[in-house]
Amino acid sequence: MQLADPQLLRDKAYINGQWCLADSGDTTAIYNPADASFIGEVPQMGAKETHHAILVAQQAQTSWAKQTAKFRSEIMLKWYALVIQHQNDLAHIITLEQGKPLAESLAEILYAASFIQWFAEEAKRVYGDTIPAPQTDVRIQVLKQPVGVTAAITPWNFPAAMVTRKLAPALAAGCSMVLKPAPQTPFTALALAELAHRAGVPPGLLNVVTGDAEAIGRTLCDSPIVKKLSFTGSTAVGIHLMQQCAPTLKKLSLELGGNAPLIVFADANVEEAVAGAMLAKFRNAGQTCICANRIYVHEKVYQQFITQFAQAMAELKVGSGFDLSTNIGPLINSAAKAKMKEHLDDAKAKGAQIIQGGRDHTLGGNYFEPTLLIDATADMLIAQEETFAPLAPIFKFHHEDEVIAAANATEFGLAAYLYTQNISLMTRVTEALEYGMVGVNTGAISNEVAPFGGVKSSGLGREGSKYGMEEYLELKYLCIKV
Ligand SMILES: NC(=O)C1=CN([C@@H]2O[C@H](COP(=O)(O)OP(=O)(O)OC[C@H]3O[C@@H](n4cnc5c(N)ncnc54)[C@H](OP(=O)(O)O)[C@@H]3O)[C@@H](O)[C@H]2O)C=CC1
Ligand SMILES: O=C(O)CCCC(=O)O
Repeated sequence: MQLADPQLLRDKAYINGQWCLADSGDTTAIYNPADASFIGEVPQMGAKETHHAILVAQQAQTSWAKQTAKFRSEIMLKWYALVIQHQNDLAHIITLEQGKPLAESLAEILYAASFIQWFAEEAKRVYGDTIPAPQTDVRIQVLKQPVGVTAAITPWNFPAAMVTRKLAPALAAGCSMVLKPAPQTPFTALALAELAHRAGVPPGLLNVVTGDAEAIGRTLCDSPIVKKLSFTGSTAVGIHLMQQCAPTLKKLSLELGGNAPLIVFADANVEEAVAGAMLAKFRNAGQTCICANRIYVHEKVYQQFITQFAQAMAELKVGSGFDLSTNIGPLINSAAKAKMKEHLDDAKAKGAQIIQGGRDHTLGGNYFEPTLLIDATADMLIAQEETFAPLAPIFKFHHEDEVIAAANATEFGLAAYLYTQNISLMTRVTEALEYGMVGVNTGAISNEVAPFGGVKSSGLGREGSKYGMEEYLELKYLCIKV
């Protein structure tokens, strides 16, 4: 792959403004999920290098926090401009290491950049408060101050956007960060660090440590210097990290697993519901925590929806993300493919019918055919767990109460979607759904200005929006006797 700017493909970690090897010299090889070809190597770092990164982050944070918000904002806007300028190279790096189609990688870069721009603007609007006091001789003020040194552990499914959704509010608020990117997709994070460096982000403020997840994660969690951890990934790892953070009482943001229901009511515009379901199901080959995992369709429009959904699915082209006609790339690894097969086999054994797909793709490797199942039921694994793959199960329902109960019958509570033209029904159902985000007559809900996050086992805290900034700020109350 030829990048316009080959310097963006960095193969060292980034600590204190320098590109570093692991102390041991050990490296990990990174492979392309589409064809298992070798991309490059990154340092296999551990506790020692992470501890060093925390110390330099502490030093850098002190001076960064003392700068004006305008100063921080201007550096961030330079970084934003560089990301936009290099969007094609960055998108190529995502497709190379993550597999998603190039158009989706480009969309992710613009989405990632939007967090940098948004939080650069928000930096200047971190207002405190003045509260009328209960006594005449007292004045009450509330300051908002940066939490200090922060840490982030990011996943492979959005290797750019999950970095900037955490890093941009941290920098804007006056915090520093030690970031551990997913082992499958370190090169995107390193390229973003290269551009931050060029934009003038001071040494030590952003550190990218690649390597041993358990050792790096434990060091970040155990450190009393690190005041906040933000993690996106599975619920199991989120709980583990929360336990590790308990002794140092860190602030936490956890964006964890989902099991999104998409409900199509009898009065829905079926054509629009099909388009929304295609988007919500097949973005990133189904590897998104807000992907529609369960599609509930009212009996009156069940057949019509299935016919139109199958027609839309027949248009999907599976292949390399670099082929511009591809809509569905490979899954991230063989474990992801094995999980899809397990869910499919379980559903078939329990009575679901395959309408489309259902087989290994002829391309082999990590590719699988986008699959449509009907007659799905609540006892199937696909109803209970996040499949994280291009498997669309359709459940038939008859009544509003029944579908609300089914949609909520999961430990997860991240995103839900519904299609109806009836405003009263929409109001009742959105209020009853136990989810952090609800899309109404749309399958696309993600943007930088809205609070992204979940309830129940889907996590804690919100990212993006003005609420995302609060996660990197502490309140300090001043009681002034006059
Ligand atoms: N909410 C979301 O966006 C995501 C949800 N998932 C869900 O999780 C499932 C499994 O995917 P997977 O990638 O294994 O997700 P994980 O939650 O296992 O991994 C996510 C990140 O956490 C790291 N990690 C794992 N263990 C630790 C630890 N003890 N300390 C610190 N960091 C750790 C991983 O590194 P390493 O790989 O080196 O262990 C990776 O960078 C998916 O099928 C999906 O259901 C996955 C990714 C994103
Ligand atoms: O947690 C994820 O799966 C990444 C976020 C996707 C999005 O922001 O739409």
